[in-house]
Formats: sequence, C-alpha cells, structure tokens
Amino acid sequence: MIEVDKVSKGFARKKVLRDVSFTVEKGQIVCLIGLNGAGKSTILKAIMGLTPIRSGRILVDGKKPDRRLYERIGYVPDHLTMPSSMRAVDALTFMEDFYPNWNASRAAELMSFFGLDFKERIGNLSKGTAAKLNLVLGLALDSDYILMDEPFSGIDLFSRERIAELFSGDMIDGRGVLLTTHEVGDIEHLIDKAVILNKGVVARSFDCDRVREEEGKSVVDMMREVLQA
Ligand SMILES: Nc1ncnc2c1ncn2[C@@H]1O[C@H](COP(=O)(O)OP(=O)(O)OP(=O)(O)O)[C@@H](O)[C@H]1O
Repeated sequence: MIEVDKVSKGFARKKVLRDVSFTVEKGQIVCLIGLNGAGKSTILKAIMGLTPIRSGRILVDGKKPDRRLYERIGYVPDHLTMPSSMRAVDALTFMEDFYPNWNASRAAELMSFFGLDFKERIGNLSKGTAAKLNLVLGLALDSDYILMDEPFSGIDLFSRERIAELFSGDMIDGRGVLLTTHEVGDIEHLIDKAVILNKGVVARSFDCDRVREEEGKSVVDMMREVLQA
C-alpha cells in the first residue's frame, strides 16, 4: 500500500499541499481529481521523491521509500522525457539497460497495441503518439504500483477508450494505480476510489461504487458538488 499521510508542501511561501492523506492499495485504481493547480502532479512527484515535502510522511508497503522500493513503482510523468533525437526503439533499449524490472515482451505487446513505430524519431512524434510511447515506458515495468500523471492528455477519443480497456485487463491486474486526469468521464467506471483535491487540501475522498449505488452520483457529479460549491 502507498500511504500519503498528512503531507504538506510549499514552494517558497506558497502552500501547495496541506495535510494531504490518502492510500492506494494493490489492485486498486485511485484517481486524483482537481482543477488546474490543485497540487495533483506535486503529490505524484512527492511520492516518487522528486520533490521534497515539508511535513508528513509517505510510506510504500509500510516503509519509507528508498532506491529499491522506487523500482517497484512505475511513474509516467505528464510528458515524454526522452531526448527528441532518439528513436522509439532507443528509448525502449535505454529503459531495458537502466531498469532491472523492464519487461521487454510487455513493451513489444504495448507497442503493437498502440500501433507505434519502433523506428520513429521521438522529436517527430505527434503529441498523442508521444503520450502513448510515454505510457509504454511506464506500463512495461514490472512494478507493484503505477503513478500516471494525465495519461490521456492529447490522446484521441478512440485511443482513450482502448487505454481504458488496458486498465481493466491484465496490464494493471493486481497493481495499485494512482492517476491524475481531467478526462475523468472516460474512466469513471474503472476507478475504485476518487480523491478530490481543492487548493492543496483533500476536499473529499470516496469509494466510487458506494457513492454510485447509495447516492446515485457519478464521480463527475461529486466533482461538481465539491468544486463548484
Ligand atoms: N517548481 C515549482 N515552483 C513553484 N511553484 C510550483 C512548482 N511546481 C508547482 N508549483 C505550483 O504548485 C501548485 C500545484 O501545481 P501542480 O502542478 O501540482 O498542480 P496540478 O493539480 O497538477 O495542476 P494541472 O491540473 O494544471 O496539471 C501550482 O500553484 C503551481 O504553480
């Protein structure tokens, strides 16, 4: 389980996260929702140790993450970070060389799933195609958890639907997923838990099935209720 426990963070005097707490269990898909600037990406970076926190703690399977624990978390940032001169195949080779838990056969499967060309230069990829390659790089790691920052950004409607299929299939099975998205409607039927963040504070955290069954509300309804109040 990933535990984010009373995490606060600021940049200079600006408070960005205040006492943020939630958990992500293995086998669970958790969606962090919030308006622009709410602090979603900052939380993912804090979990990955890419930005320091001011107070609180982040535990992965009960331990403070170190290099070995980070290898058990796949992180898909909101943009592809590989150099534009590389070809897609070079990016895959780099990942294979760098990460002991790289799963080459899963990478090949995902490349074909997305219809990606191994020889294409990264600098020549369209925004949506680069986003797909970015997802391949994150999902092809054999990890217990996956963090995805806006994985649907720039991706067309039909491809988004296909990615949603991935979420309900073997690719995710048993892993804990934490993602941020502004396209929550596309995956709302797949999300187990939603955490609504408003100006750095957890405004509401809920079990999506329970809210749907007991209150007859969708995740988008809950977002409107909380963020437009
Ligand atoms: N390196 C930084 N230095 C200063 N302020 C920052 C930095 N990174 C983020 N912030 C600020 O922290 C706040 C939260 O940013 P963050 O990127 O986490 O929001 P977000 O919820 O992911 O937004 P979006 O939906 O627009 O991607 C914003 O006010 C942003 O300006």
